[in-house]
Amino acid sequence: MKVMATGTFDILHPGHGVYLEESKKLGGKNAKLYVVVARDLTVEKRKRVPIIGEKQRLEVIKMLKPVDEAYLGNENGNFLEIVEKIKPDIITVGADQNHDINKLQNMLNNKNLNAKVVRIEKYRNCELDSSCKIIKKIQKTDFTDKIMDNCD
Ligand SMILES: Cc1cc2nc3c(=O)[nH]c(=O)nc-3n(C[C@H](O)[C@H](O)[C@H](O)COP(=O)(O)O)c2cc1C
Ligand SMILES: Nc1ncnc2c1ncn2[C@@H]1O[C@H](COP(=O)(O)OP(=O)(O)OP(=O)(O)O)[C@@H](O)[C@H]1O
Repeated sequence: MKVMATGTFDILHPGHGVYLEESKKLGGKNAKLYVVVARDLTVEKRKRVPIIGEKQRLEVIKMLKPVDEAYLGNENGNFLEIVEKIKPDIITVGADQNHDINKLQNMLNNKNLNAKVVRIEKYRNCELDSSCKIIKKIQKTDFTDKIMDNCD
């Protein structure tokens, strides 16, 4: 079964791994996991400026164990084009992802796309369980008396 997962994946943390692993599990024994990485423009419109650019975010996602294939999405706001290309059986939406799953399911049905939209409920709680928390921690850190000699 083909499972499609989506997200920004800006600064990676264990929550991203949990989401990708849980997504793949839904596809059963012969599951293939396809990941759509959000474009810089989309991220800027929907939440904030990404720290890591889209090409580098894609490169890292492709290296992760559960991931079989990964693509950058479209920049034009048409989220269904990439679904038409991948033709997934399942599309997963993460625990804290801001997508209305009923609305998304209706849009897919109206286009005769057969993917089933499933919310991944599992959320990994830890000190730095979102990219925003990592960014905020860096912003707050006083590096003045820290040895930074080996950081170029
Ligand atoms: C079915 C589906 C298709 C998507 N297709 C694209 C796309 O083509 N291009 C893109 O930039 N983002 C796409 N996204 C959105 C992003 O992957 C991401 O969800 C959005 O930028 C919000 O960021 P976040 O999920 O990391 O919070 C898609 C999301 C879904 C659920
Ligand atoms: N701690 C977490 N546990 C489980 N899933 C998570 C966790 N954090 C993010 N995800 C999921 O991973 C996918 C990609 O998330 P995203 O790149 O938006 O990460 P984020 O850390 O939430 O980013 P930001 O802090 O910038 O909003 C989404 O489906 C999201 O729901």
